[in-house]
Amino acid sequence: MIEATGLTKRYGDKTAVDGLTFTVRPGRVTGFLGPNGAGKSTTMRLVLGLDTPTSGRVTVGGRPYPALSAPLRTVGSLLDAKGVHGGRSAYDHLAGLAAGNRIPRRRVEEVLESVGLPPDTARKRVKGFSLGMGQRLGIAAALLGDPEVLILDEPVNGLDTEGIRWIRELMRSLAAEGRTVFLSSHLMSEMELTADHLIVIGKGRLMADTTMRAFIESHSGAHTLVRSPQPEELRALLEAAGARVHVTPRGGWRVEGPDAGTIGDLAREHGLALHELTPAHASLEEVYTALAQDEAEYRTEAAR
Ligand SMILES: Nc1ncnc2c1ncn2[C@@H]1O[C@H](COP(=O)(O)OP(=O)(O)OP(=O)(O)O)[C@@H](O)[C@H]1O
Repeated sequence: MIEATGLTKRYGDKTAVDGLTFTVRPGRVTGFLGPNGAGKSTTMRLVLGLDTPTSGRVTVGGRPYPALSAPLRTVGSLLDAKGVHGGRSAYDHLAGLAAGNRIPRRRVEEVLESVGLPPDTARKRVKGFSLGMGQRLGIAAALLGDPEVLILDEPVNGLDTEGIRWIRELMRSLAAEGRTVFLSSHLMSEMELTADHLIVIGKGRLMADTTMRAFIESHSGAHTLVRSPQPEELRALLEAAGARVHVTPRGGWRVEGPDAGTIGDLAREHGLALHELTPAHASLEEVYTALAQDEAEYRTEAAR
């Protein structure tokens, strides 16, 4: 569990994190969203004791990070996958971390295997690693102490489809084991597939702290995807019934207002065929973009 209370960080007159209060709970993946410069990395650094709050506090497993007796056994993190000395092998890097944290050497082999780094690769210098291999090594380091809490800043950055899928499945299985998983990403489609819960910040302040489902449903009206071989007749009918009808990029209509049942009945009453009738919600990306726009407009209004 991660608990932040009134967490604030100022750099000179710049407030990077502004009175954040939130709890990241175990057993689920919590996504951390916000535009560039919103304060996500600063928040994660504060959780990990890499920076000290100007005011407020944050605890991991009930204690501030500096008070943890065995930090790597409590919280594993991936902030910057390039933070490994390139001249060392992956194995030596992990063995050094294990020795410094009283973690048995056999755990190094276990985590290397669990992240899919084979022994011959693990003995090579990190300098020659691809981005994906470097990311796997960073995650191996995060898992080394078998921690209850994992914090990952942009773990899928630059990875290919296979690497992205691997991270998604790993995060979900770690949460299913009852761990606390907190991760940031700018890839909304990926976040939508990975996270159960969302914490959204803007300009250092909390904008939303809710389940993925509630976030999407509460900020977007439901709609229905509709296709018909008589599209213009159907459109006229729907608009006459008060629906808002938009063309989708895939062709067909996106209909807001009447639900799928009402649309189906209307089409049948007028003898129109339907080739698709799919109840749908907006994507996380659409909801998030709309929320960010509302926030920007609100701030512009407030500044007038
Ligand atoms: N050490 C620092 N000194 C001065 N300002 C800083 C420092 N670290 C962060 N900031 C500022 O604090 C704000 C928040 O930065 P932060 O990196 O936490 O945002 P972020 O949400 O992680 O952004 P991104 O998505 O681009 O990684 C930014 O305006 C940044 O310029």
